[in-house]
Amino acid sequence: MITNLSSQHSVLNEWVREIRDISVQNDRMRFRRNMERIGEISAYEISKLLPYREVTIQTPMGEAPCLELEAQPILATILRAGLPLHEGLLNFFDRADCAFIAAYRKHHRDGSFEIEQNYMTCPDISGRPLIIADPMLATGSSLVLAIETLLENGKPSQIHVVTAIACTVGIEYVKRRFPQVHVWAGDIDDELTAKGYIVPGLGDAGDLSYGNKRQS
Ligand SMILES: O=P(O)(O)OC[C@H]1O[C@H](OP(=O)(O)OP(=O)(O)O)[C@H](O)[C@@H]1O
Ligand SMILES: O=c1cc[nH]c(=O)[nH]1
Ligand SMILES: [Mg+2]
Repeated sequence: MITNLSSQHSVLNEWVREIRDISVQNDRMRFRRNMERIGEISAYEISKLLPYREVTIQTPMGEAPCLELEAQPILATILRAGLPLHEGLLNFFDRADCAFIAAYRKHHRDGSFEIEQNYMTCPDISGRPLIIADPMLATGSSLVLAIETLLENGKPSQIHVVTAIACTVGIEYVKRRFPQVHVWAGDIDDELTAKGYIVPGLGDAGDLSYGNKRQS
């Protein structure tokens, strides 16, 4: 399942426009906050698909029938660009447990790159919804490797991937490897450069959130 959150008219379109806009991107705090807001809206949409149980709670005036989540989700994030999106998801799923993965593109002299994954911390995800945040789904290599590693920690009840901008090629790659994954995208673009950047995309989400890095 793929949901393009921009296909409906909502205030989310404003935030997607701003994170893409070169004349707004120099405001790093706004960039991160817009990512966070996309995470918040995604959390709300995903929450409609999670299972709930009926409970009765005591108010000061009596008893009220309420719903509570059957299981708290696991929120997993790919560092570093995923952090603001993760924060947004955590604002809404405030009792979730979290997993972190460090991955980056290791560039070779010929211009090619491979994904280097060198850190992971994850709770037991058996029977719980797994929600993975990464703002850019380009080739899909980082995400596929991340999901493979996360699944070593148990079988989740559902898998959701939250991205700000996804590329059709990357979505197809993820769907081929993990057909059960539900991809939520702030917007979807069709083009990918030879260096693996999404066009029109927004540039480098990690650098826009946290500053340029030395090339590895
Ligand atoms: O789909 P892919 O082709 O794998 O590309 C997407 C990955 O690239 C970006 O991370 P990057 O490697 O730039 O690291 P960063 O978060 O430190 O900027 C992005 O946050 C994804 O993790
Ligand atoms: O377009 C892209 C592709 C990968 N990572 C980014 O930050 N942007
Ligand atoms: Mg980056």
